[in-house]
Amino acid sequence: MITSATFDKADFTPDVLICVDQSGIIDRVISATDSDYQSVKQTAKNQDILHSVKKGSYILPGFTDLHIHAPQWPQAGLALDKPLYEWLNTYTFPLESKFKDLTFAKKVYHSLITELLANGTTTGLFFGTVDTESNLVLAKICAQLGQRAFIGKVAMDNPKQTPTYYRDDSSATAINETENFIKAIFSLQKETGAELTPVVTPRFVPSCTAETLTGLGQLAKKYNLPIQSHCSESNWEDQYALDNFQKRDSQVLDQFGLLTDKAVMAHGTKLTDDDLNLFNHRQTALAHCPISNVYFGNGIARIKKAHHSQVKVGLGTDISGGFSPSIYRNMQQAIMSSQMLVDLKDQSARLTTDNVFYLATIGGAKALHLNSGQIRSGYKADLQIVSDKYFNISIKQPHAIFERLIYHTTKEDIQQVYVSGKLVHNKLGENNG
Ligand SMILES: O=c1[nH]c(=O)c2nc[nH]c2[nH]1
Repeated sequence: MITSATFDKADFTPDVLICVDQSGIIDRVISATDSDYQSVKQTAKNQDILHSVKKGSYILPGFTDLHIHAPQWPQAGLALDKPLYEWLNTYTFPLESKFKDLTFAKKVYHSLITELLANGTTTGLFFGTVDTESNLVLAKICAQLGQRAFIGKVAMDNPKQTPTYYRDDSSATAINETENFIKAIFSLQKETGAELTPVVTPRFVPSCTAETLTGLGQLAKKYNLPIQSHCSESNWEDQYALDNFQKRDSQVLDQFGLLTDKAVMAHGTKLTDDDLNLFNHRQTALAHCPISNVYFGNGIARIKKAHHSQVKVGLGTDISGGFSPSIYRNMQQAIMSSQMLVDLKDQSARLTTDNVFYLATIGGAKALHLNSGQIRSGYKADLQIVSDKYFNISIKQPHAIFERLIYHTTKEDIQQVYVSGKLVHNKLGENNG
């Protein structure tokens, strides 16, 4: 198995038993040198509860995707040659407005969640749409398919920055509908036992009025909930805050109580050292979306710098500013983009495979205050079993295997995925589950 130990180091352990209890928590990780390895293995075999992994396959923690716009899944990979403002208004808002049709919503969300699980994503932090009912459809599908989900009703009511056909019709509506959604998710949680959490979700500063930002900050405090939004994603967004509030984007969010230790802000390509210090003081996390940033970011987020400024950082696909639902694909891009910063003369910016694996597992879990992302006793049994497709021809030294998995794993190589010990994706058939 491979699990991240620190930002700089992944641990590789051959021949382990991962014992999962009835509630889906890892009870023990027993290595081959432990005295009861053989007896525990034999007992599990006798009880027919031993799941074995074939030679050339490895157990990794499931990934956390810290930034997904669920309703944008049907346009993943489309119109990415347009700038953000035009992409939002011409393509994205019209698509998101279609989710009032709940039959359409069901079809899209079923496809998306199946795809995320198949790609090894065990926890997702989702933006829904403005429409509460369609967000509940998303929550029910996550419950049904076993995806751990943090979901937000998107609040956007600024008539100057949002179209009439797709906005909350007033600040009161944005706030009341957010509260209704929070209560509905609490009920659904109780009813199904699913791991669902409502998230306070101002789309971004430009799309919300000051009244709405104030009300949402208060709601997050009242219910002690996570918050998600975008911060300093692009030149345009960064400048909007300066022009309209005479403050940095991060300071505007902070002024409304939206930078908390439970907040996750996407992108941050334009964050200054002072912004990063503010994130650190508030213990706000950053969702790094490296593929999306290539298209809309007007720059590369300084992830090494953020980490060394003690800002919590995880990875996001940003469907559909990013085209790929795979966190593997985003780990690869995070490394490649950081290398461009190195080439632009910041020698300390380079991210390694160990670094991005940390972001995808421990980083994401810390951002959401979850005891997940590691294969250790006391952590949720979020696991993916991955086969090394070049095992027969390649170097078998542990770190080489690890790097190969990070660079070459696609959905086809992910055999099984478990969320809290429950099998949620299985390519191996009934008898091997
Ligand atoms: O990449 C992005 N995708 C979005 O949907 C969005 N909305 C505001 N800002 C955004 N950025």
